Amino acid sequence: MILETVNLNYSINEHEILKNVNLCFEEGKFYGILGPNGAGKSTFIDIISAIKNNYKGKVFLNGKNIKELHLKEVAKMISLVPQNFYLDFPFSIKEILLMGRHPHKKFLKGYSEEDYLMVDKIYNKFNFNLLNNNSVMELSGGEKQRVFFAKALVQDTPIVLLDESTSNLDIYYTHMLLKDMKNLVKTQNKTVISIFHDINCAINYCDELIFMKNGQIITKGPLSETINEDNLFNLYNMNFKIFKNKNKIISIIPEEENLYEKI
Ligand SMILES: Nc1ncnc2c1ncn2[C@@H]1O[C@H](COP(=O)(O)OP(=O)(O)OP(=O)(O)O)[C@@H](O)[C@H]1O
Repeated sequence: MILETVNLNYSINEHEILKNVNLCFEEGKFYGILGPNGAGKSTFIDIISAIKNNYKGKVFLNGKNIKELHLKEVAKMISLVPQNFYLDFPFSIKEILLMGRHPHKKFLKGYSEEDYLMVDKIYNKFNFNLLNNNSVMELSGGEKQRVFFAKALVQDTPIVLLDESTSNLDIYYTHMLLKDMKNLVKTQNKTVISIFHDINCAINYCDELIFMKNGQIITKGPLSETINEDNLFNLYNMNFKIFKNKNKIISIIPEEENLYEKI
């Protein structure tokens, strides 16, 4: 088990945002977190990536309490593609990618040849030469998102966290990047934990799903155990139709009557 949370609780003032979250993540699996707005999904991702540390409970990374690890150690293990990017300096794409190598840099030493090679490899793979290279600040939302995806790949960590990281991407890049992630999970035994709002995207790529609502885990497991009408209703408070082909779930759509009722 590469990552584990034990009795994770997180509150802001009186508001309980995460309640007793106990989860285990294994190597070589792609996990999807689904849940309504405000369920606590991003808060959970922020805690396991050591961005937030004022929580109750424990997070273990390879068996070590994350609070006892140096941030650089955590960054060698976990990369995060965030939901939003705040840039107040006109970094070039290559400069952003090179930041991904920072956790691997030796103390008081510059970047190594290997670091620059890694940056070039990913830069070329993503065809970033076709974009405006003056400043990442000038790129479109989706182009920026691709740069931060690429930075996570340059960071080359065993765990990759995606916080709705395809929200700005067109359908081509969404599938290309998620396919890439799935490939890393299968060939390099990486662990990907991704928040999804698009349930059909989640069922395409995930080995296991986690349903989160009101800061609690409703269910966790492979698609065969998590995807059913009752669990989906419980999660989103609406009816869904699940389409299967030879027992494999191929598509999930909301039931229309229920949508009209909601309006
Ligand atoms: N700084 C804050 N102060 C007060 N409440 C906060 C703060 N940050 C987050 N929250 C609340 O915590 C809850 C969980 O937020 P979080 O961003 O984790 O949800 P989410 O499941 O990722 O939602 P979404 O799908 O909308 O991105 C929300 O009700 C949010 O309003």
